[in-house]
Amino acid sequence: MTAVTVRAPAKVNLQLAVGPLRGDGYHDLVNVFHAVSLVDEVTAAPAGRLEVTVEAAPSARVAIEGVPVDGDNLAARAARLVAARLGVEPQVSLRIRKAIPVAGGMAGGSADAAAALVACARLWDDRDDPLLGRDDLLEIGAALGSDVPFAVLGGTAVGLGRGERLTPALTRGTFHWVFATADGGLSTPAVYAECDRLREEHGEPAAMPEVSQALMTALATGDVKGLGAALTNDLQPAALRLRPSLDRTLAAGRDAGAIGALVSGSGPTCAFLAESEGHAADLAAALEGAGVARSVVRAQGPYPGATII
Ligand SMILES: C[C@](O)(CO)[C@H](O)COP(=O)(O)OP(=O)(O)OC[C@H]1O[C@@H](n2ccc(N)nc2=O)[C@H](O)[C@@H]1O
Ligand SMILES: Nc1ncnc2c1ncn2[C@@H]1O[C@H](COP(=O)(O)OP(=O)(O)OP(=O)(O)O)[C@@H](O)[C@H]1O
Repeated sequence: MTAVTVRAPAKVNLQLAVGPLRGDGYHDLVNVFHAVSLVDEVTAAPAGRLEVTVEAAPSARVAIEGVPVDGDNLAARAARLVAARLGVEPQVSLRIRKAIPVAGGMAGGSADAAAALVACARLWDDRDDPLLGRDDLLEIGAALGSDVPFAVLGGTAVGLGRGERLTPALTRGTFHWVFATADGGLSTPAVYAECDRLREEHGEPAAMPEVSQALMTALATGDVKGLGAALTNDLQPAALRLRPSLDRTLAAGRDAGAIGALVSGSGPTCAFLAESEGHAADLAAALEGAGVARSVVRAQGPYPGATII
């Protein structure tokens, strides 16, 4: 095997309901993940040692500064875990082409980790019945980060626990999205901590979250308006507190007729749901014109998880 290239998707959280802080520092969640056609690519090739290179995909305006190019990169950590499970040396060159914003709330690092899991598993074991199956990769992914298993699975799925216990959700048709990226990222732990602080400040203790049935029905029936009305993100107030300018971005999308508007995960990327492909083009043009984003990107969901190309 000379080289394996894998594509893995960004996500938007359709419902992100944050429960109480657990003893291990994580929050129990109801996390409805939705993969979209904004993808990173990881190419794994044999090398004398573990090497990482990171570049922005030609079509994307991704700021890649701050992405580690050493063993700390999530893709490199994924490669080491796969190597350990297969009993081989992690001697691989990982070339990462990023189109997913960095620290943007769209799980870009998790996508790269998922892509590296799939790529290295194939590079080092290309038998028809490989030692590591999809369930093994989901399990290894959970050790790397709460969002990684979903980037392996893709589609639309309900995540419980810290988001790693996944059940695929029934969906119908394609949904059209517009994403407004921001200058500078937000730290995921900082946004969760701010969410806890705001709840304490307002005397609102966290309840155990429940899956939104309105959301599940809208997904199963392909009801765009129902989906727009059911979108929720408990981290949004915290992201807005840390990045007040996002209020203007969300308002610009709503004013331009978005069916739904919310912060994606821990932010600062904002996600807008459109009624159709044409509506998404209009919405993207309006957001570009409003000057409220670093870049404006269109994508469709659901999209497959990490896939060899
Ligand atoms: C915000 C989301 O992207 C929504 O999908 C995820 O919950 C975050 O997933 P992730 O980036 O893979 O996060 P991890 O690497 O697992 O955790 C980073 C940090 O986020 C916080 N964290 C994460 C997941 C979770 N259920 N509760 C948390 O409080 C913790 O402070 C943790 O130390
Ligand atoms: N392959 C990678 N791509 C991007 N960031 C990485 C990668 N590996 C490690 N990191 C580190 O992880 C941090 C968060 O990156 P990432 O792009 O995954 O954030 P995010 O999209 O907000 O994550 P999430 O939505 O899962 O909370 C980066 O600032 C960087 O330091």
